[in-house]
Amino acid sequence: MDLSPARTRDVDAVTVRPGRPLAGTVRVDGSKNAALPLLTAAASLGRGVRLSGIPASADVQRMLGLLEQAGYRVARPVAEPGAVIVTPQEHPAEAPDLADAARIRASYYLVAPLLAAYGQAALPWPGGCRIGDRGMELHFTVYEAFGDTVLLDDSGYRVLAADRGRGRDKVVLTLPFRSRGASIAAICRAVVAGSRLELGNPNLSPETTGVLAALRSAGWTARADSDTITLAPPLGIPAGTVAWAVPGDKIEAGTLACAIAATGGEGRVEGVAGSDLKVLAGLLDWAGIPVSLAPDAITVHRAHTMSGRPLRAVASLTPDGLDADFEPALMALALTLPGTHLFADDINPGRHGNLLPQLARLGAVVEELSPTRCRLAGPQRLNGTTVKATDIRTGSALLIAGLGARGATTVSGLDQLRRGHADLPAKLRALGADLTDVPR
Ligand SMILES: CC(=O)N[C@H]1[C@@H](OP(=O)(O)OP(=O)(O)OC[C@H]2O[C@@H](n3ccc(=O)[nH]c3=O)[C@H](O)[C@@H]2O)O[C@H](CO)[C@@H](O)[C@@H]1O
Ligand SMILES: C=C(OP(=O)(O)O)C(=O)O
Repeated sequence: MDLSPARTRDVDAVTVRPGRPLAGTVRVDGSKNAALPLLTAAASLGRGVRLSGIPASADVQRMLGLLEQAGYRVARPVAEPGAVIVTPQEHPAEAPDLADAARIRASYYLVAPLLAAYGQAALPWPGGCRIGDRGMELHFTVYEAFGDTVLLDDSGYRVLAADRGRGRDKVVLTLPFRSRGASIAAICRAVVAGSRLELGNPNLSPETTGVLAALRSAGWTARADSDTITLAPPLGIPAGTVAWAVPGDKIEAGTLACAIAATGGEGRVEGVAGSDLKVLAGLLDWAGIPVSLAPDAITVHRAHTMSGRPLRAVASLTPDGLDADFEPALMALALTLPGTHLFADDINPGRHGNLLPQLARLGAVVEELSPTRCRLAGPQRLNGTTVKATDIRTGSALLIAGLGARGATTVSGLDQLRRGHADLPAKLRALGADLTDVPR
């Protein structure tokens, strides 16, 4: 079953026209990047887990289909939209069809559930946003630390586990850099093995610590400090249903906050943990945009003076760093703010190569200091034209840019945007944006 809103599937492009400053209150959906690891962590547990807040974004819906192929039953209670119950199937398909795994980056999270169901995982190279040469070698180091064998070929990779995934009692491993994917891969692999894990130099983004918190509710002992994640299995299997909630999408909330600010508006974005937006809010504040954070919301207030300081948005994997996925929306916002603003994403080296040519089509002048660093002087007056969402965040940044451009900006390639957001245009409309669907 496809949970994506039927109305949006027939729409490939949206036309944005400038209008009044955005205002009002809007609620975000569950986070794609949090839902994907929570779903696969749930499958790795080997018992029924109920998850709520599953977003209708395409990548998450694809993951549900992949889990069904990979040996798990995914029940969707009709009375609770956005809820699923993931349980191991008694008789998993002999030859699972995992072709869709090539369409999403996070298909790498399926290794642990596949090892639990089959004792081996054979997957195509992952897809997702084309924002650079996105490696996997750290994941393989993780599996090898658990004693698994990893085989690679042109079309994909295989991970073979002895003893159906169980094995080492304790695995100690230090990552060379704080990869989110590899950190969560290690956590889920330990869950399948029922082993203790000591993971040095881990990723500590909310997506990772969210998986740890979820496992704690299933009886695991999980601790994280800036140097290490430690994990230990429950002494017995805790009774009762395990129920997890997917957190509200911090990137969707940050994108909407940037959109409100870019139009000089005032609005509240609800359903997101304010603590997930601390770094973004700090940057907005620095740039002269008053924001306040609540436990479950961010509010953007109207700036009374244009006395902000230049933005310096540097994507980072360090615990208090800026999540790379906020950067494109900040860049679109910076085009409306006075000062010379600097941007860097060394994590996703192809991101600027996607976004900058599209911004240039709108007349933006951005100086490329290197393929991953650029600076721009604002405010700039853009002129609407046709542009393309070549990845999720390029799509959302272009919608923001279109809100301030003269005339009509038509953003095509909405399938990319919908990989990460069920319906971002609807949320902008709820804040008063003038967006018109362009049918296929
Ligand atoms: C599904 C998901 O959550 N995707 C996010 C995840 O992607 P991604 O899976 O790329 O994130 P990681 O934190 O694991 O990787 C960070 C960087 O290291 C590279 N790398 C990673 C592992 C490896 O074995 N070898 C290697 O070279 C990646 O290609 C990437 O360039 O983090 C990115 C950076 O915060 C975000 O933009 C993505 O939205
Ligand atoms: C890069 C992203 O997604 P993925 O890693 O799934 O391609 C993103 O969410 O911006």
